Amino acid sequence: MSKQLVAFDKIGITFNDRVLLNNIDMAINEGEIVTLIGPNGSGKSTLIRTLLGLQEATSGQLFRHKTLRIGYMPQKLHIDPTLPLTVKHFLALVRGVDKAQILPTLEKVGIAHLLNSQVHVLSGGETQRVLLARALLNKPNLLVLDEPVQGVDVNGQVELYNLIESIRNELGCGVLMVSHDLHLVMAKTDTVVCINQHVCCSGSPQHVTKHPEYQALFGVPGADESIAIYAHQHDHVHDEHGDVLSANDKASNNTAPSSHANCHHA
Ligand SMILES: Nc1ncnc2c1ncn2[C@@H]1O[C@H](COP(=O)(O)OP(=O)(O)OP(=O)(O)O)[C@@H](O)[C@H]1O
Repeated sequence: MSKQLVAFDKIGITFNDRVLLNNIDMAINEGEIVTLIGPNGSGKSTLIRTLLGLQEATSGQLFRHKTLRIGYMPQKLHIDPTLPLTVKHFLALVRGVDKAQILPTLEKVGIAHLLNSQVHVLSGGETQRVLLARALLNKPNLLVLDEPVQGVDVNGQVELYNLIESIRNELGCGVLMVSHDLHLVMAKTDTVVCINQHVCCSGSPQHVTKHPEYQALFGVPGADESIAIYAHQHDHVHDEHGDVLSANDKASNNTAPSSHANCHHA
């Protein structure tokens, strides 16, 4: 049985009386790809920051396996554009990096030819691959990828998702990916977790995308079926604390929350 790398146990985060995360239960196993989706402001980055140890939970527990080693790929590369910096030198800045691994790692992500290129001239897809290489140089058993296909065209997105899958297959690592509310997830994603402060729903994307009503509404997966469009329809609204409002609440504009058991999704 594969090792559980991370487990969120009823994790909650409240900031100045505002609930950012509420009762989050979620786990990631070695070899598993978990995709986190949710609308803007739903708490995806907050959840990632909690996992990275940058944000403290105010309730619940976060279990990290003692062998956990995270390779983190941020949303964007933040470097002063006036600073001359080659890909090689950028990757050499990784703490404790084995410099002999830089070229093989660039080969793994398909951009060995960019070793001596300036990071500022790279395309969106190339930049994402450099960031992925940087995450891999940390020798992770869990890759945490925050919107890895951001700024990449659709064909490039398919290639990147395929690359992430092949890296998972080769290394046997776990992968936690954040996707934006476009609901693009890989067909090979094992588990999709949709959050909106709380966990709205989770399960395999294949199950969701094969549903006839789903296909009637949102179409069949495109681009050689390596990716699937996962659409999540809320039939409810949330108050400012992230709690679900019942129909009566909405009608009367009463903001008292109803139970999350009433949280249904099409
Ligand atoms: N340290 C903080 N203090 C106060 N509010 C915060 C803090 N961090 C995040 N928030 C708020 O929490 C909410 C969730 O933010 P978060 O960045 O986690 O959402 P997200 O799902 O990643 O959004 P997006 O899809 O737009 O990137 C936002 O409304 C944000 O303003």
